[in-house]
Formats: sequence, structure tokens, C-alpha cells
Amino acid sequence: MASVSLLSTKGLSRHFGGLKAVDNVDFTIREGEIRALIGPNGAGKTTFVSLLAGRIAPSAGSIEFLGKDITNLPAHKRVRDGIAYTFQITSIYPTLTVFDNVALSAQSALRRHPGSKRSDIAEKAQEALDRVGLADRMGEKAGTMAYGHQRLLEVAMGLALEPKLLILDEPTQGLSDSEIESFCRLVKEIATSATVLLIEHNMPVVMQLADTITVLNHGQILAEGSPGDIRANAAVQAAYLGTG
Ligand SMILES: Nc1ncnc2c1ncn2[C@@H]1O[C@H](COP(=O)(O)OP(=O)(O)OP(=O)(O)O)[C@@H](O)[C@H]1O
Repeated sequence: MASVSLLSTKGLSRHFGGLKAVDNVDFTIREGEIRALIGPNGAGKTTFVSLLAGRIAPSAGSIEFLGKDITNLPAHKRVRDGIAYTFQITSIYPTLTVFDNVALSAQSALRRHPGSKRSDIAEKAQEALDRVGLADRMGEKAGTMAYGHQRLLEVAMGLALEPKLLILDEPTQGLSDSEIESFCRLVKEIATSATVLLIEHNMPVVMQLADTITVLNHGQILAEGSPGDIRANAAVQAAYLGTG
């Protein structure tokens, strides 16, 4: 079956004063893929996904999701349409339990289905916690958990939103090697039900997970291709060595 475009951008740009953080980006992600977005520090990766999630407005260009122009859609409506973005812990409520954090996400997902019940929320929250392996910690206060577990909680909150597109911003940052390994298994499992866009600095993780890699540099797409293509790309190597 031919793969279908899930989300695409045309001429997407975001300037901060004179700085072109995202500069005229044409980008397409297909349904069902795991896409990695890589690039040197300051390349514009977080700004780019913030534009997709609607956290910031573009200076120019457009975004289409499932054939619909969402350029001017507020963030919460994009979530409702199926775009979830994990925000590097900042979205966690530290004084609430793990379960309640995920239940809040499940509740907003279930608002899309009229007639859903409290028990549905609990079931969805439980299912998301099972998927990330945090079910046995659901009574703990979120803020007291180890950093790696808080990152998993964030992913569970994203999953409870039942996204079509899950955007993960540096999910393995601060995780131990064994946590990274189980995280990679989790992403592969998530990709069976959602498309994944991953900003990631850990190259072994990128090479292992990504179907396609998009390389940003100075706000522009420098290269795009399979892990093998990107590894062999001289311009990418130069950008990472700081000579590009
Ligand atoms: N709100 C802002 N105001 C001004 N400049 C900004 C703002 N947000 C980002 N920038 C600048 O835009 C550029 C791109 O930043 P961005 O965080 O998107 O890069 P990144 O590729 O995600 O970097 P990193 O890998 O270090 O997280 C940087 O030069 C950054 O300083």
C-alpha cells in the first residue's frame, strides 16, 4: 500500500528578530513511520516541532495535517485532532499521582467521544501506564519519581491522548543505558499505532529507530534519507563537525 502523508509543511518559517530559527521548510511525514529530526545545537529542531504542535506561531508558511490546513489552529485543537507533543517534563503535575497525571490526558482525549464514562478514563490511563511500564507506580507522586520515570510518565500522558502523531523532544536525555534500551522497544511498540517524530541527539538511538532521518541545520533541511544515507552524507558530517 502506498504510504500516505500524515503531516506536511510548506515554506514553514519562524524568525526571532533577525534570526531565522526555522527557514522555509518543506517537510512531509508519512503515516506509520518513525522519523528522527536531528541537527546541531540551535539548528531549529525544537522551534520546528513547536510550530507543528501550535505552541508558537509561524512567521510564514503553512502546515497541513490529514489533508486539513492547521496553520492557524490553536494547540489544544491540534491535540484533539491527534497531534501530541511531550514537553520535556514541564507538562507533568509533580504533586499529583502518576495515575492522575495520565488520567487528565485520558480525560481530554475522551472529551472527543461523547457519552464516555469515568471508568473509560481509568481504563485508558491504565492502558497507557501499562504500555510504558509504570503501572506499578501509579500511586506515587509524579514529582518524587526518578527522572527517567518522569520521562516515561510524559510519554504515557502523550499516549493517553490517543495521538495519530506523537512528537518526542529529546526523550532519552538523562536516561541510563538500560532505560534507553527499553525506551527504544517502547517507541517501536508505539509506532504500531501512531506515527512518531523524534528529536534525538543520541545517534545509536536514531540509527536504530528511524525509518527516515531529517537533518536540520541553520533552520533549513540539510539532508533527508535512510539511516545509511545520512551516515554517509558528507554535508551532514561537516555540519556536525562545525565546518558546515
Ligand atoms: N523564543 C525565542 N526567542 C529568541 N530566539 C529563540 C527562541 N527560541 C529559539 N530561539 C533561537 O532559535 C534557534 C533555534 O533554536 P532551537 O531551540 O529550535 O534549536 P534546537 O535545534 O532545538 O537546539 P538544541 O538541540 O540545542 O535543543 C537558536 O538560535 C535559539 O537561540
